[in-house]
Amino acid sequence: MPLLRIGTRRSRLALAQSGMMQRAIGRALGVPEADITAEVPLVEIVTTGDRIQDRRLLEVGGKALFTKEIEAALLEGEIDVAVHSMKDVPAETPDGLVIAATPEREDARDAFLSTIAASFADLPHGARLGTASLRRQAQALALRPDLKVEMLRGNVDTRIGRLTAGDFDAILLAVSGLNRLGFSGEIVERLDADAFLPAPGQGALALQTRAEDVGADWAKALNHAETSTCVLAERGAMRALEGSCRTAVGAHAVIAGGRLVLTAEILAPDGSARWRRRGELDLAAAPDVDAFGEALGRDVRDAAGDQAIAI
Ligand SMILES: NCc1[nH]cc(CCC(=O)O)c1CC(=O)O
Repeated sequence: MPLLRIGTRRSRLALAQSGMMQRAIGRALGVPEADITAEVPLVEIVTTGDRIQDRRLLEVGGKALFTKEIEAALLEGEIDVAVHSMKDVPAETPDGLVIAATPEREDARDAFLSTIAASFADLPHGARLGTASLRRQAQALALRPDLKVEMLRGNVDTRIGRLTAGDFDAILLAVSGLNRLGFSGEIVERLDADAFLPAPGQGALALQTRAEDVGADWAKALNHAETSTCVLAERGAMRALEGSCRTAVGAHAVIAGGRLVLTAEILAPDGSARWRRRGELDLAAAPDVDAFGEALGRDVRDAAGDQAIAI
């Protein structure tokens, strides 16, 4: 019987991420390197989101399509920990499950990849930009309304393949995913996190367990306090902002000098309007970071009013 079974999606990115965590958890449990694959095995799980290729169905189903089956396997006891991209974990997780650890975040920024331009600003008038993200679409159009944004779905390899094949002049992807897959060399520009405010949790991983495992030593060893605090604030904002899947939402926090700075925004999908708030929180007094994030998210939502939600 293995010590701990790790559930993962089967995409190359998911396997790269869960492989990293498999080694880290194995070490934290004191398992010799040679025994890690036996003692801390990966269990591959196909999610509905992986099966459905139709974007419209994904929008109806929402984000849980990528996590539902994995969460069920945790609750059933078929696996003991799930490795998710934090960005893909819905605001509300099922009763009985917790995010036991948030490892140190990779680069949270978006990456610009192009076969024709040396930077996003250098794209020629009317260039074709591929992305599946409403947030990236809106942020790109806010700066460059002339661009033709087209839907680009599929895993990271597929998307880079479509750029190389000439289907697009440029595409946007997360820097973190490209780094983890060994594709850093494909990145033409790391986009400014202010203009391209990242998605809540982007670049971070979530180690999800059953609630009773929340204090496990391995989980404490893998948790990164600053990342965990930032992500808590971002996801608090996300909870308040998730009015509709037709809205573009960004939320990003950083910690400097003992203060957390959280920026959250909602955009019209065509980039023509943008509502943004920034708030600061002194961490010395052990504040409720989640509530702070939610309050900032509510401020953004109130500023946008019916306009953003109705789109
Ligand atoms: N929904 C796709 C997705 N979910 C997580 C990542 C990787 C980025 C991350 O670790 O946050 C990606 C790909 C992308 O946005 O380019």
